[in-house]
Amino acid sequence: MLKAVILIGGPSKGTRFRPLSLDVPKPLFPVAGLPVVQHHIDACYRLGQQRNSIPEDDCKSNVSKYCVAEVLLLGYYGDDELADFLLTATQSYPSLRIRYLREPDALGTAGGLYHFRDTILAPLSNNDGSESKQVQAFFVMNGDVCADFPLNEMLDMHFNNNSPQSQHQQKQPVLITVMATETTRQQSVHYGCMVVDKETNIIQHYVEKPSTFVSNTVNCGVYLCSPRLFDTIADIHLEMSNSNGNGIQQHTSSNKNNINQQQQQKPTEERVASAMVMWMEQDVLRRLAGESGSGCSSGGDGGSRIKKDAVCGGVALAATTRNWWSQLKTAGAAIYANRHYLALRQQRQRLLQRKSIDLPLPSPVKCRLATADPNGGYSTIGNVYVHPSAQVHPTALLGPNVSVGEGACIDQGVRIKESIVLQDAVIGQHSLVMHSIIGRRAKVGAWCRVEGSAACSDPNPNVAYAKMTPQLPLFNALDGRLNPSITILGCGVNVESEVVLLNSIVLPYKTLTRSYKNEIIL
Ligand SMILES: Nc1nc2c(ncn2[C@@H]2O[C@H](COP(=O)(O)OP(=O)(O)O[C@H]3O[C@H](CO)[C@@H](O)[C@H](O)[C@@H]3O)[C@@H](O)[C@H]2O)c(=O)[nH]1
Repeated sequence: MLKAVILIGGPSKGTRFRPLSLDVPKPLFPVAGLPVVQHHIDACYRLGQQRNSIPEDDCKSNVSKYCVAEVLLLGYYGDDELADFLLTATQSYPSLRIRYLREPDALGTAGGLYHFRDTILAPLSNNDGSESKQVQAFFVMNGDVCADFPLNEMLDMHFNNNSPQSQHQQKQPVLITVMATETTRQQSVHYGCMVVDKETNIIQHYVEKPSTFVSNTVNCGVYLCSPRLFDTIADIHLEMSNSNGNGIQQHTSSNKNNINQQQQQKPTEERVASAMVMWMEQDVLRRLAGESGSGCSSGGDGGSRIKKDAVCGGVALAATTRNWWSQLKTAGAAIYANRHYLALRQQRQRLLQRKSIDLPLPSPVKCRLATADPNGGYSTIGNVYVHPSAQVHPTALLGPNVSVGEGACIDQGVRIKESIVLQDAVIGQHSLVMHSIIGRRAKVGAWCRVEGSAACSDPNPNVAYAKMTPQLPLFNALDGRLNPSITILGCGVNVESEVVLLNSIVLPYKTLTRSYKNEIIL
């Protein structure tokens, strides 16, 4: 049985995503018609369906070898902020158990995992009440990445690690398999960089966001972890506790198990007190890198707070993919992800049709792509998603790469391309919307032009396999204006008729009565 943990962070995260993250938590921002993290859940759901062709209802009870049975969202948002989403997701994927684990505070990308280790490793009960199998492995996925997740490939590498190792090296268990991709030298320094042995796929060296070039193989923020990884994290926790001088006794390998047991037996309140900020990248991966029997070298980035002198008991592998992958840090990146998720869905639908496979899909995944209606409905170009409750006038033309959210209203003669129109937004007659995101309940009057550019600081939607390119400053130093970017209308913005809005960001609830170019309207 597998589980998946999605790291969704909390309200202090997602600042570059403003103003879109002001009224909806970034992990729930809709891309190609689904909240960002639902694409992760969808990938986990499909894994079970594809690998084992298990009927949807049997997935949990069968506890098949590679079936994800539970998805845990891990973050520090208030419970209320996720309640509606959890309800909808649970209804959409009845075979998956989906829960939210709230960290007492921001514990970092590994601190929260360690804090909730018992829950993550807990077996699930079968429908008949009997305990199911143990957790064989669990995925950890950064909630702010978008991708054609290669979960099958990661499983194959993790469990069938048959790659040859050098004569001097003993085969060691795989503790973690990291999804990796190739970038340019320039891009690489914005990510976790890994030096990987091409024969064995073992990560030999790891540096998080290095100041100079290390490698163009980068960490995609998606991991497949063995339960034993928690032993390594326990070591790190202990070392950090010691170096913080909080009185926990010095760790030796002989007392490691005792300490783990003591930690497990502690009442919840005490464990909350011992919760500690730890990072998967700087603390865990960096320590594991080089654990291929050649000993742990000290590395050169100087950024880790942990010495790499302990035996980690296993190796870290890199599963390098050529699949599409990108981060969702800025609003511009949402336009890019929208394009790729729409294309991916189209590709999957075609494949299923060709193979005449009737895969049981959860309700929101069905019937998502709009097509031109020959009986006088609206026209589309390329991939377009329109929520069934949205109203689109028959004379409107949408696409390519457009998503229209629930209850949105698109009036006659409207043209929209490369854009996301959110829930209950209204686009008035004969207006043009291009490279833009129209916020929830925003209103664009008649004969308006709302246009952004496929900016150079965001992944260019026209470039395949584009990653985040180095950021341009928000403002041009010469004239103080906003550098070209997509146009964003915040929630409840009202644009009066005949206004032209170019490369601008409008904060929520503003009313625009005149035209703007390259400005942030506060
Ligand atoms: N639960 C929880 N989640 C967190 C916390 N801090 C961050 N996260 C979540 O963890 C993910 C990554 O966190 P960032 O701190 O934003 O890291 P990053 O700059 O995106 O870099 C990471 O991802 C890159 C790939 O996208 C990697 O290349 C890089 O090495 C690193 O893993 C995000 O989804 C974020 O919401 C925390 O305290 N608690």
